[in-house]
Amino acid sequence: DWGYTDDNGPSTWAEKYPLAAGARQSPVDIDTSKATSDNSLVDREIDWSYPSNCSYRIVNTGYGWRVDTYGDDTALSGGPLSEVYKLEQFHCHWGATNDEGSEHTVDGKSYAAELHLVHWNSEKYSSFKEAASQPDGLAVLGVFMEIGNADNAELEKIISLIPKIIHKGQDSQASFDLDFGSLLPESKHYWTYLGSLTTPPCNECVIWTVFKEPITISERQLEVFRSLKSVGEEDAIEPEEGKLVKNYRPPLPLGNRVLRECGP
Ligand SMILES: NS(=O)(=O)c1ccc(NC(=O)NCCO)cc1
Ligand SMILES: [Zn+2]
Repeated sequence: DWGYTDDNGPSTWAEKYPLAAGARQSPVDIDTSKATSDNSLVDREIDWSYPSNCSYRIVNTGYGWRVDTYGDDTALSGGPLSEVYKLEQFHCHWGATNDEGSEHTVDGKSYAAELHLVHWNSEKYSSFKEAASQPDGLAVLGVFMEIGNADNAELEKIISLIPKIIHKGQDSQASFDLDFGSLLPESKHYWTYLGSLTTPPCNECVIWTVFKEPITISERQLEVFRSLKSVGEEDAIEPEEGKLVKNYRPPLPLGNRVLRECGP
């Protein structure tokens, strides 16, 4: 199966997942000199509403942790979006060391990790699965994470559950009050472009919005991410083997896509 090691990593994905070789792939390097500011984005401020208390399921997908939300009363609209999108899940990508880990890069700079909030166009399509096969089906918010001294209190609610899902396939049900607002940066300055899922099958169905301002996470919290395993409990392997120390796809060419920028 695909993964992030030398023999099943991003450079091999196109063999089994042909979309991975497409012209609208993600992530990309955000070349700030190529970004064009767009007044139509200014007039339609990006707007989100997430419930303060909700029940969630956190799962070890084998590629990282993912929190499945039951996106009933969630909504993302405005900015590059023409319809209202619902939050389906959120997850993170990280690296083995702090000088890599984000998927998008900014003028070649990587951040230590990147949070993805995955939404689907519930106004036009009847399911996430259907939306994931449409060019305007998904809207993903990307938030860079850099190492800071303090723990990120909101992320800590998720990180405290990770010891329960160390092995692939394990999940944990929890209802906690997550303040999504604090998982997003203060500044709404963002870049937006048309791209894809950054993991197989790499469908070209995502309207990407990547915030310029990073949020912070502590080294300890990032180490907890790296303690996840990509193999199931039944795979008898050495304790140090199978650790998910990195799960990011390096950038793909922007090609002739437009990169728009909005914000102060
Ligand atoms: N990294 S990413 O581009 O945000 C992404 C989001 C959703 C998926 N796939 C997904 O949610 N599939 C539905 C069941 O897992 C893959 C990659
Ligand atoms: Zn992602």
